[in-house]
Parts: sequence; structure tokens; C-alpha cells
Amino acid sequence: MIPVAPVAPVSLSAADVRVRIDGRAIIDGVDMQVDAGSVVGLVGPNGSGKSTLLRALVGLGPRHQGSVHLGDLALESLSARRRARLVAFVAQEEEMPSDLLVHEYVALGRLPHARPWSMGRARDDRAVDKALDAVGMAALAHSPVDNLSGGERRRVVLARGLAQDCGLVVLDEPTNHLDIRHQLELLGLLRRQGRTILMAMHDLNLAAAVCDRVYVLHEGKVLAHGAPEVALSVEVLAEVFGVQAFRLENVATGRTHLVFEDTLARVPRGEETK
Ligand SMILES: Nc1ncnc2c1ncn2[C@@H]1O[C@H](COP(=O)(O)OP(=O)(O)OP(=O)(O)O)[C@@H](O)[C@H]1O
Repeated sequence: MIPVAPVAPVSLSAADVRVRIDGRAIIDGVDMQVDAGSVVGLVGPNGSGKSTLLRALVGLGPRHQGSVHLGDLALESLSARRRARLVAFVAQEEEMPSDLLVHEYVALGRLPHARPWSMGRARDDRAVDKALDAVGMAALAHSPVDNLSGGERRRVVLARGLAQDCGLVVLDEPTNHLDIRHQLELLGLLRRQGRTILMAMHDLNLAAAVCDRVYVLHEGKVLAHGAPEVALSVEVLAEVFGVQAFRLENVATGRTHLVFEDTLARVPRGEETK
């Protein structure tokens, strides 16, 4: 294990957040409370506004209305640098400069902490090593980023977010491109960090397993929120996703799993296009 001082978790609260794009209400009056140290999931159908909301909450993307606080601090009162020391954002698809080595790319996460005369400090190097170690990419630290597979790129982008050493980490579909083992490892890692985590997710079972609370977004509004078993009720899933869900209890673990009625199973083979 590489020793690095723990990061104090930072809470996020949002009130009546609204985003309009081209005259259309994409986010329509969202309230959200993410307690310090908690893991909160944001789920919703494609196009429901998850990415737009996450970007608004971290001060990126189109202008938003409403208030957002990181801890006690109003988002709009923070300089970009101060904000980047409080919250790390890992987008759904991240551009990677093509001529960097993996550890150089991850070191970009240290920029909010850097002073011109202090680049390459031991603390920065330790944070980069620790982040690469955490996502299982230490062995490829000196590889060019161009050589990475999709899943490896994703893990390296996540390492950059972790190396930023923020008390709040906001991630847009962090498990995209990851195989099942790396999905579980990554979510376990995020839980163990002790930081506040807010992440958009598509896998409802993973969200239920890993999150303390879940927000369900539908057409730019929060339709349900609370503990996973409350927010991801069969009724909410039918209304928001238009699917019939069933809850199964795993008697060994006591955990509830969602299964979904397979409507395709009712389509006879060869008749899919009728
Ligand atoms: N820059 C933009 N210009 C125009 N429309 C936009 C822009 N950004 C987002 N939208 C629209 O806002 C809506 C919400 O998009 P957003 O990406 O936030 O949804 P999402 O829930 O993250 O979707 P997905 O699950 O598919 O990633 C979509 O209809 C999208 O087309």
C-alpha cells in the first residue's frame, strides 16, 4: 500500500437547479442532498439529463439557475482552481492528449494543487502512484496512453480523478467499458475511499448494491430518491423506464436483486422485424 493522507469528504447540496438549452428545459428544478462521505447514485433513462445535471453541479457546461453548495461554499463563489481542489469530475468520455505516458496523464489531476516551482513534488508523485495502484494500472504507468484498451483508458481516467485528491468525486458512468470484475473492483474502491461519491449509473443492480442513496431522474426532474429499495421501487422503474421489474432476495446475503421481464423473449424467432 502506498501511504497518502486521507481526504476529508465534502458534501454537496443543490436547490432548484435548472438548465435550459436552446430554450428547452433539460434540468427542471432539481433538489439534491449528498451527505459528506456518502455514495449516491444518479439513474435515469437515456436523455433524462444525468450528464447535464452532473456538469451543472460541478460548475461545467451551460449556465444553470438555482444554488449549489460544496460543503458550506457556494459553487459560484469559487475560483476554478479552488473548485478543482474540492471536486473532481470524471466525464463519460474524456479526451486524452495522445502523446502522454499514463503516469503523465494521471499527473494532470495534480494541476489544481501545483505551484510553478513545486511540480513533481514527492506528494504529487505519491498521489499519482497511489491512484494508479488503486485502479490496477501501476504496471502500465510508463506506457503511452495511445496503446491502452477502452477499459484501461477508463481506469486511467478514473486514476486522474482520484489523484486530484478531492473530498467529492463526481463520475459519469464510471463503469463504462469495464469488464465485470473491474466494475466490481472499481465500485468497491470508490466505497472504500471515504470520500463523497456522486455517480451516474445505468446498471440498477450495481447502483442498488453500492449506493447509500439513489436519485432517479426523469425528463429533467427527480422522480424518486432515497435508499435504493425505496427509490428503485417496481412502480418507479415501470414509470421511468417502462419495464416490469421483479425483486428477488438473495437468502445468503439478504440483498435484493432486480430482474426485468424480458419482452424480447415473447417475440418468436424470425419475426423480430414484423
Ligand atoms: N449541448 C447540448 N445541445 C443540445 N442539446 C443537448 C446538449 N447537451 C444535452 N442536450 C440534450 O439534453 C438532454 C439530456 O442529455 P444528457 O446527456 O444530460 O442525458 P443523459 O441522461 O446523461 O443521457 P445518457 O444516459 O444517454 O448518457 C438530451 O435530450 C440531449 O440531447
